[in-house]
Parts: sequence; structure tokens; C-alpha cells
Amino acid sequence: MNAELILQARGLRKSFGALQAVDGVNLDLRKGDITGLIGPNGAGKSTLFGLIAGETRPSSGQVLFQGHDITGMKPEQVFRHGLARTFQIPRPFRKMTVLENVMCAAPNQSGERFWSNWIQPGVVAQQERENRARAEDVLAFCNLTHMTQEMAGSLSGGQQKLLELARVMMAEPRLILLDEPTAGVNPSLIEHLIDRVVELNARGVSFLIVEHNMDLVMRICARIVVMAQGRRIAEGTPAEVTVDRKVIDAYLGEVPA
Ligand SMILES: Nc1ncnc2c1ncn2[C@@H]1O[C@H](COP(=O)(O)OP(=O)(O)OP(=O)(O)O)[C@@H](O)[C@H]1O
Repeated sequence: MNAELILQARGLRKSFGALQAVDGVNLDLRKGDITGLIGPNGAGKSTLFGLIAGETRPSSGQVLFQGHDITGMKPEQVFRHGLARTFQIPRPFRKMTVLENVMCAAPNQSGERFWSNWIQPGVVAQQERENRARAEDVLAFCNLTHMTQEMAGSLSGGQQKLLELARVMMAEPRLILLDEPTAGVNPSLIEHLIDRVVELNARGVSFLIVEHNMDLVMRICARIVVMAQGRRIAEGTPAEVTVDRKVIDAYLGEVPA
């Protein structure tokens, strides 16, 4: 696999009965890019996310992440490899505090294993302190420090998205799949959320983003992949895809032959 690529999908397919939701998709994501994944409703974007993140088994095809074949791995394994999808880990526990929600998203919590508490309580306590410190750092990065002790259920839609970002950050992912980050988010928080994504990207995290807000996609994505009816129909810079006839036709409902 080309070292400049963080993710490669080859011939990915997923059918639901007679419907080809994802129909032989190839995808090359460059390391360090924010890539947009767009397409009309029902194009197969969410299904493709599920195939990459291990939630859905492909009917055929292969996914390589940082050179490793992750096809067929469980979502937790994919997560531990450094590929995180928002919503991939369980949704926030509404009756736990924001801090507890972030702490319990940390992979490798030996405190959860019954025996390790008896055999090596010092190690568990030390790890818990480290987790807490890291969770506090991540919450500060996401501007949620003032909400640390609030119940997760009391957060606004935008703050919930920030909490999700904080939770996936606990696994120090190299690639984050973001599902419609701005849907249901107050406009005043959208800029803040995007600012955090851009900052994480500057620190070396790659992103694949499904987003219906085209202005946003055009603004932050280096490259855009366009899907329609399960297929990848175009790929390029924002300037290239916006003038692509196949893309215009797909959005007008005329899918090219
Ligand atoms: N579990 C499922 N069972 C049956 N059909 C499904 C299932 N999941 C998705 N589909 C179908 O697969 C196709 C692709 O759906 P998908 O949700 O991946 O599209 P999308 O591009 O994410 O759409 P949207 O932008 O509306 O979220 C649609 O026709 C959808 O109805």
C-alpha cells in the first residue's frame, strides 16, 4: 500500500436483498487530508462508513488501514487500530457525567477486568489517574471543561457532538469518520466544532466526512468523493467536482449510465 495513503478500499460491495447499497467502491484516502463524502440521499454513504468501521460486513471487497487488512474486524478492533467513527462507540450515557463518559471511552481499561482490581490495584489506580488527566485535556480541547460534571443528557445537540469528538479522541485515532457533524447543531457551535476538526487535522489526524452542508464541505475538504446509487461517480478537488456533469446530474436525480 502506498505510504501516502491512510485508507484504501478495494471493490467494496454490500447488498441488502436485491439492492446494491454499495456497489464495488474503490477509495483512496490520503494521509493528512480532510476528505468529503457526498451524494444524494440513499447514495450509500452511511453504508460505506459502516463497512469501513467494521459495523457491517461487506458482501465482498477489502479495506486496508495504514497497510493492515481490517476487512471483517469488529468495530472495537478497528477503533483500537486508530480508526474511529462518531457513533461507533456507544452513544453517551445520559445519566453519567461528561467526564465519566469520556473516561469510559478510553481503550484498555484494566479496571474493568474483575481480577486486575484484586491482583494489581495500584496499576488500576494509576491508569485511572492517567485516564482522568487525558479526559480532562481532551475536554479542554473540545471547550467542554465547564460541563465536566454535568450529566451528558443535559448537553445541547452541538455539545453532544463535541462530546462525541472528545470520546473518540481518547483512542488517539489517526483517521476519524465523521457522520454529518453539523446536523442538529446550533449555528454558533458549528464554527466551533469545525474549528476543532481543522485543529485536529493540523495535528495530523485525517478525516472522512459525510456532510450535507455543501458550503462547509467545499470550505474544509481537500478532496471530495461523490457517490450515487452505491457507486463512486466522481472524485477531485471541490472546484473539480462542482463542475462535474455526472455530479450535477446525480443531484438533479438523473443518474448517469
Ligand atoms: N439495513 C438496511 N437494510 C436494507 N436496506 C438498507 C439498509 N441500510 C441501508 N439500506 C438502503 O441502502 C441504500 C443506501 O443507504 P445509505 O443510508 O447508505 O445512504 P446514504 O447515502 O447514507 O443516504 P442519506 O444521505 O439519506 O443518509 C438506501 O437505499 C437504503 O434504503
